[in-house]
Amino acid sequence: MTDPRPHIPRSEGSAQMHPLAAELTRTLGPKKVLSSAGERRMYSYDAIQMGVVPVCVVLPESTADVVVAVKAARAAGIPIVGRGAASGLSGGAAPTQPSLVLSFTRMTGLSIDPLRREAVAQSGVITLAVSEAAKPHGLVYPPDPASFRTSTIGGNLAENAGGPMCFKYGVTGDYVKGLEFVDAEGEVHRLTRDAYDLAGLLIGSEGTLGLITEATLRLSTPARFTRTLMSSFATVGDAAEAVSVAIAAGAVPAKLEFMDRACVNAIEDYLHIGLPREAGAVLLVDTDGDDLETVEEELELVERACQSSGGEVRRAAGDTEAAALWQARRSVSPALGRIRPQRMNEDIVVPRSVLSEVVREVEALGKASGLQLVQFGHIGDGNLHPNILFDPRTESEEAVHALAQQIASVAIRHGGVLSGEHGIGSMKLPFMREAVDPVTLEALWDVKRALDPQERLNPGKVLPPDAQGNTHA
Ligand SMILES: O=C(O)CC[C@@H](O)C(=O)O
Ligand SMILES: [Zn+2]
Repeated sequence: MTDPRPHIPRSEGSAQMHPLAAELTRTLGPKKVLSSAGERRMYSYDAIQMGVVPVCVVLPESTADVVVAVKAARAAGIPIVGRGAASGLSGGAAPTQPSLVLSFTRMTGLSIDPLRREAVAQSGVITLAVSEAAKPHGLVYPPDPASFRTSTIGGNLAENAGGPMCFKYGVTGDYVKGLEFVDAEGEVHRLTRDAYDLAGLLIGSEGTLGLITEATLRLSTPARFTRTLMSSFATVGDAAEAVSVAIAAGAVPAKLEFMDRACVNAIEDYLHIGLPREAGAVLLVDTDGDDLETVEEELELVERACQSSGGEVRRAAGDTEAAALWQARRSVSPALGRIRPQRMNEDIVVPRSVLSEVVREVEALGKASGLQLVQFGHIGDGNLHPNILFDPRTESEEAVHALAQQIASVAIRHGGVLSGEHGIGSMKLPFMREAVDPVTLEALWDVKRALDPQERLNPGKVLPPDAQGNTHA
């Protein structure tokens, strides 16, 4: 089998200053433009994928700076790639062509309006900073991607990031009341969620339809009480079964996370906090609410569901233990990074009715491949992150991509989709033709053409080229 990944040429980029960099240095000033080869190389990858070194990097400090940069790139015929903290996991921020990269990390304006219960955040605001700013007003911003200490609101909107809270509280897009974006022509738009909900279209569009510069985010009141449990199971299927039983019985946990044995052991090797190494899989659950009795009743409901699937349940003794368990869950990515030099991760979403079949099938595929496979994810939402860990010096990348393809096919066959929160980027492009029917794909290309006819915004992402390898620009 040939390697199905899109070919991204490895290029160090020219050492000379590109004319676009020279022009933007003149118009925006040298402090906002990075043009040396070393600096540019730092902006050629995201957390998982190497891309092409950009011709120039701009660090805009305002929407007006974005407009200047977009208009200059447009006139020069150079593609534009937006970037937040680059903690993404699908190659979304890694350019596929020599591009202008706009890194939003200096656009950190943030204000809270307690009366409207909303935050207005520029794209470069760190996700956790929104909740921290909301806290003194008794408010909270629930979306909690694992990387929330480093990821940015702009990146979260571009990927429609979720996190452990997604089952009960929803994902980023559920909290967006409006947004500002700069289109491919350099025009500024301010959108609300009515009319054709163009804001909804921009959310999760991975920088391919416009560059989001600011968002108005809905805040909510934090629950007064939270209870946490961990349950260990003999097999991944048993753990998934317990999830279905709990939800069918009416439980709506605030967090409902799944980790298989390899995942638990990776965290344990990293943090040494006493996770059950022998378990085939583990569920980590929070129930929350404003009435303690109801919160505890819901925890009991989940506990019974776990026990009915053979789970051994341990309740967190208090806030400190609960915080340690959740810190452990947040540490999955760095823990996996210590095992093998590379990983290929997936972000499939499957209907809850097939969870146990899917985790069993994925596990069997991993075993048959001889590669190291780890499963974890936001199982309450049906969103799973199978990760293939490998060493390209000793293991075949073709085998890795064959396994990734098989896992994607399992999700599709069970009525699922390729991405819950990481986006398609360039990494999942090879699976798009199987996941999306040709008529729908053509409709998606129509949308892309309408907003970006020259295909200048983050080219080579989300939509696969046609069978002849042509894009639709
Ligand atoms: O590293 C991954 O595959 C997933 C990262 C993140 O989405 C998580 O849920 O921890
Ligand atoms: Zn996740």
